[in-house]
Amino acid sequence: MTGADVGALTEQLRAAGHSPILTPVAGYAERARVTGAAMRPSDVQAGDLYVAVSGARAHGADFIADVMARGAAAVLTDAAGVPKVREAAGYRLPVIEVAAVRDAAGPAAAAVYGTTAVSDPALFGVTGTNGKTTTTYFLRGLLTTLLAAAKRSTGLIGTIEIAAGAERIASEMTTPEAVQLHALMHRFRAQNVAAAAMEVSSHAISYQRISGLYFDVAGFTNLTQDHLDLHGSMEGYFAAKAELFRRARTRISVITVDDSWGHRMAAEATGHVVTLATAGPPAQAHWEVSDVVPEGLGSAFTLTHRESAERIRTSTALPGDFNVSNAALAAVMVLEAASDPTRPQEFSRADVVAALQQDRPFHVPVPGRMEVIATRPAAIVDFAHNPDAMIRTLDAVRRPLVEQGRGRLILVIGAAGERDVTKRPTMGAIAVRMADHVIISDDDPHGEDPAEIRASLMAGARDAQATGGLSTQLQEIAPRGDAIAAAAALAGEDDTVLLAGRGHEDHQDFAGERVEIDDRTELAHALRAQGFTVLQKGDST
Ligand SMILES: CC(=O)N[C@H]1[C@@H](OP(=O)(O)OP(=O)(O)OC[C@H]2O[C@@H](n3ccc(=O)[nH]c3=O)[C@H](O)[C@@H]2O)O[C@H](CO)[C@@H](O)[C@@H]1O[C@H](C)C(=O)N[C@@H](C)C(=O)N[C@H](CCC(=O)O)C(=O)O
Ligand SMILES: Nc1ncnc2c1ncn2[C@@H]1O[C@H](COP(=O)(O)OP(=O)(O)OP(=O)(O)O)[C@@H](O)[C@H]1O
Repeated sequence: MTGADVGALTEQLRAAGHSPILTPVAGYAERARVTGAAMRPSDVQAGDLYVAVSGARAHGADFIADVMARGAAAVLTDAAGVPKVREAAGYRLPVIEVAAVRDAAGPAAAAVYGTTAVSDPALFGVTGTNGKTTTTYFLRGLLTTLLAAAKRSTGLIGTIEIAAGAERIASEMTTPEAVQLHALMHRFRAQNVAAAAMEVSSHAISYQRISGLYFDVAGFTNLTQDHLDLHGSMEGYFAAKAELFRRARTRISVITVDDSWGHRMAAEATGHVVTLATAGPPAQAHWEVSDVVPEGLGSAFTLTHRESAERIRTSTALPGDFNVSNAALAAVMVLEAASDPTRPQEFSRADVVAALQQDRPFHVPVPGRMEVIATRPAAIVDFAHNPDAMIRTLDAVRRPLVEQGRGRLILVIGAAGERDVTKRPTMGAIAVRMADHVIISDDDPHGEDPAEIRASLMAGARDAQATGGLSTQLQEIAPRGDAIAAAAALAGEDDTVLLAGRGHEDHQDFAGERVEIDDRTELAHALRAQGFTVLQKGDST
């Protein structure tokens, strides 16, 4: 049963330090009951608290007529929103006014949906520039194995999908708004979900989407250039991520310390902090990865606990050393959760060790992440869309070519519009430095001119070619389907084709116009047209 009286909700916000003003002040307003909460007008259902924020595009209170028609029971908004509500609704609708609506939205939704400080389900959050989606899929793989015996389910919240056990819910953001997150926690409980893995984007932290949520364990993957349009600088980006690793929000922080940002994150995190070294310069970490050897397309590796010298051997089916890092992070997060005596989980530490060693929990497919479409030529679809991910992905796919001493790397790459423009020339430069044949094409231009985005990538690529004296073949081909067909036509059996940047996505957005295209089906089709054999879904894992 969800819900709260508006008066009680107001008191809870007061107790949380928000100085709310409830109008009208007397009579039915306090007794009015809200049974849900929504921030997007189209999500409002009868009885909901409508949370009206002031944003870059609009004020949520501009949509009050629609919200009333949908049966909203009360509104949470700021001083700018109150007159808009009054104009449309007079005094018929109770309004709670606060100074910072986004800050208050989480606690308000928590009260409505019954979220408590000891999270139910147990919550595993992952942040970092790259690896969030993959790590949450690995976490779900492991948690699902561990909870099967107790007949409990797992939850997942992230870029590709939201899942409550077997139920799938479409995902529109990496991390949804607070009202939806608290509603999801409630839904998870109703669906017998005992533990959930969740991606936490830096946007979510900056926009207070995780307010009112408490994490059993939060994991940090890495920090490299992206999203500078929002954060302004790497310092600002770091500061946003660091908010997750505070005692008040997270019980256990597991920080990958493969670079200096990781070390700094570990030093600044408060509460119980556990470090993990997976690569890079030797680090004195609590957990370390060693003995990485190829296993199928992926890798087997050993996790060693420095203090106890406990060694756990496990593996991942996904190619690339960075997927060893992602798998190790998922493993340590669950091992540490199982070792916390103050917060019992439904599985023991011994269960986790056994699952890691015997049940191959990191052999789950992750849609569009190093997804192998064919083996001769090797054809891979990946989501790398920033400089560091490109370097690591290109490094991983070119290694077998170097070892064989033959074959070329053919890359198709673009960049999304209305996102960090500074990374584009860098991405173009990386492409020509690391691939043999580069085709620059479109990603999601959103509202930008796609030709200008391609020009920015081409400029970086040409500069790098000129300064590096590189012989890389460089082409600009749009639309993306033509670029993919050209890449397949160029490929010989010993070559590797990598489509980077779009992963699982099934359509492009050109100024609001939706163009259906899925790199995986497009590449399979283009390869077949050239007479090559492609894998059936699931063959690669
Ligand atoms: C920069 C950013 O994250 N902005 C988000 C933020 O916008 P905002 O505060 O400026 O609000 P706004 O868009 O003006 O809307 C204000 C209110 O009016 C309503 N509105 C607004 C416009 C409209 O036409 N109709 C309408 O009803 C909105 O529902 C909202 O209630 O709040 C809005 C409401 O939830 C989000 O839609 C919006 O996401 C934008 C569109 C977005 O693209 N965000 C991306 C970048 C994002 O968050 N990405 C990260 C992942 C990043 C990554 O790792 O790659 C994510 O977690 O998804
Ligand atoms: N640990 C890692 N370090 C660097 N690059 C990685 C790592 N893990 C994955 N990548 C690269 O980044 C891409 C995106 O991976 P993934 O979707 O797991 O990350 P993400 O953080 O969820 O990204 P986004 O928030 O943009 O969806 C992968 O396709 C791969 O190229």
